[in-house]
Amino acid sequence: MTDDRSPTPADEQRGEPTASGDAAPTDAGDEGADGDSEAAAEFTIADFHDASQREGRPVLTAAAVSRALEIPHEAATTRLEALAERGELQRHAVSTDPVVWYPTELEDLTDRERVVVFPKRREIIVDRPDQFTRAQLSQFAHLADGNGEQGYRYVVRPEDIWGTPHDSFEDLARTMRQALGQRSEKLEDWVESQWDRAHQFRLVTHDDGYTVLEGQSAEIMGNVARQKLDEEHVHAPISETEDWVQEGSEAAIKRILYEAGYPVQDHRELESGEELPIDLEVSLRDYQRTWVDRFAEAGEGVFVGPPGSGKTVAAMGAMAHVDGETLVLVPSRDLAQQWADTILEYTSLEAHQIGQYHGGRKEVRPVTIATYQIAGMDRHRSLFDDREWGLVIFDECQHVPSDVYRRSTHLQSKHRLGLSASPIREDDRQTEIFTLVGPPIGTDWEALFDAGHVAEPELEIRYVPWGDDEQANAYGSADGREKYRIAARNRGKIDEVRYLLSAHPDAKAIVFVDYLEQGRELSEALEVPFLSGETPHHERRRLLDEFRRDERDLLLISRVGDEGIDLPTADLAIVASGLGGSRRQGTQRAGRTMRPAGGALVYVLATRGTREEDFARKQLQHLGRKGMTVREQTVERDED
Ligand SMILES: Nc1ncnc2c1ncn2[C@@H]1O[C@H](COP(=O)(O)OP(=O)(O)OP(=O)(O)O)[C@@H](O)[C@H]1O
Repeated sequence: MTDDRSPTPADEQRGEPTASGDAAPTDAGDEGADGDSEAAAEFTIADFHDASQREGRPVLTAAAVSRALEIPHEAATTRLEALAERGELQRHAVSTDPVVWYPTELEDLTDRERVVVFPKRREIIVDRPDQFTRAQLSQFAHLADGNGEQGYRYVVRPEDIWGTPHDSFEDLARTMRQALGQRSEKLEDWVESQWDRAHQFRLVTHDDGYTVLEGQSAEIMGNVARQKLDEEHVHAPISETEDWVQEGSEAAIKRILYEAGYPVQDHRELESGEELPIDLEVSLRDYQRTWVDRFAEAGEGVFVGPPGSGKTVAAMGAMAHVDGETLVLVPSRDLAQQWADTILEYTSLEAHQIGQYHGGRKEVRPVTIATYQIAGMDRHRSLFDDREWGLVIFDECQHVPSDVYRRSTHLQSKHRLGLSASPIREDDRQTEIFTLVGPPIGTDWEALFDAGHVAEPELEIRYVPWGDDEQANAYGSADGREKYRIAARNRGKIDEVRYLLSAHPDAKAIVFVDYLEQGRELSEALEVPFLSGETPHHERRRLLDEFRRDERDLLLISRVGDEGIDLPTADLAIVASGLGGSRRQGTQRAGRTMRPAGGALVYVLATRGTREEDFARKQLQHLGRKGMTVREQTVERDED
């Protein structure tokens, strides 16, 4: 990575970039065929690299450069010659063939990634980042857009800095320089200010056992903590920089200071609960090991990764680290059973040590799996205190209901682990998750796809015409929510589902619907059972088991199927409705197909010319930002 470049016009439009690595394309425009010498002088090795990147080869002819950079052939030749004169290019002439050109610096032949930093907007655009760069970037920035022609767009938010795994700002700065290939002073200054904010306060355990809130200085203590907190949270001050914390108000303190922009470092000695030796009987993947190490260091955190990436298995690693009695909270009964099975399969624990606590069973054992629903009920609150839990796991923690949140704030003295496939919420749950459970511990999704642990699905939005005029007219005269309902239940989608299923005759498919009526219509048309909230438990289980055992290749499922049910290795998902849903729902649904089997396809159906189109785009944009490819296709009425 060598050359200094001046900003291109595109850069100027975007802001004030600083560039590292090789140059971005210059405006190799279409001036006259004779290509003046000034233009030739401005032509740099970076332009040659661009051409070779576009052509997909390192060795180019003048014709190829002319094609790739859209300049006349003669101009290409002049420029190549000028570069060769400057010693940056070598030429090789083979008697009858055209001259070929290649860079003098052979290292430059390797695939280059370009990193452009926009410090003011705290954005980083990376062209073709490799896994290492992505892993480095994900430690202090998040991928905001992985789809555009502009390359990968990363944004650095305060929360990204607050949650970095580094021990010191110097370590973080080193990671940044490695990722960016240079030092961006402006960005580093801002990051340092955020780093400082996140290290102003910490909770520690006093020798006498109680919790103390420590501020970095008397000023910050006086100006922030003592302004925001009152006697409900802290007793009298111990010193200018220390307050004695009221037992049980740790979560509230963390939340208040987080909202004030000062996340609290939690350095208390956590309880490990009643001892329970747990050995892992599976070897963790590298990234799972990193998750567990980071959890072990902090005693808290949220594993964030796409469905199927191995969060549950990694959680067994966290259990083995704590070696204490564990309470697992899950969103549904099906998931409780799945957890029990996974624990048996992957750890040394035996069936009699594992209990389930929900509508069906009430067992409190050394490892107890309870549903959020029960955990939120007053009459079951003893669940939290019945045993000396050393670790509390919140599965699908973006769903911790508010009553469970309130009830479990006093669990702050235990180790806490959250699991989540989609931490982003339309509302502000991030703060709650961060303060109740802990900071996110994650891996760049694309790195997981690349490593082959999770298969990347292909996503396609299909714009489907109305099945009949009656519905189209009804849509025209309806308003508000009714419009969504009518568009969602467009009967044209039945034909489209049929068409897609017939186009993938060997695929195991799941069709999602949001409206029971539509589910029933599809069920009748496709002659498959419809799995909804009304389906009895044993029947649900039977259908899912048959699907799992390959005795059934099609499932039609309502919103109930989005979460809490493990639908393994579907290779085709069709979302027939449900676009009013959140990004989280989009992630979940696409996620159902992201099992290690590979080759998954997701189709989202939206009625043409209706608001569903926008919803589909918005919902899937989120997945696009995660680095997946989203295609769009307009369906003609006579397509099938
Ligand atoms: N270290 C490992 N070794 C072998 N198999 C693993 C490992 N980690 C995960 N798996 C397998 O990968 C699959 C997905 O793992 P897991 O259920 O932990 O993912 P998850 O992220 O919790 O998924 P979901 O979000 O859908 O609950 C499982 O079949 C599991 O057995």
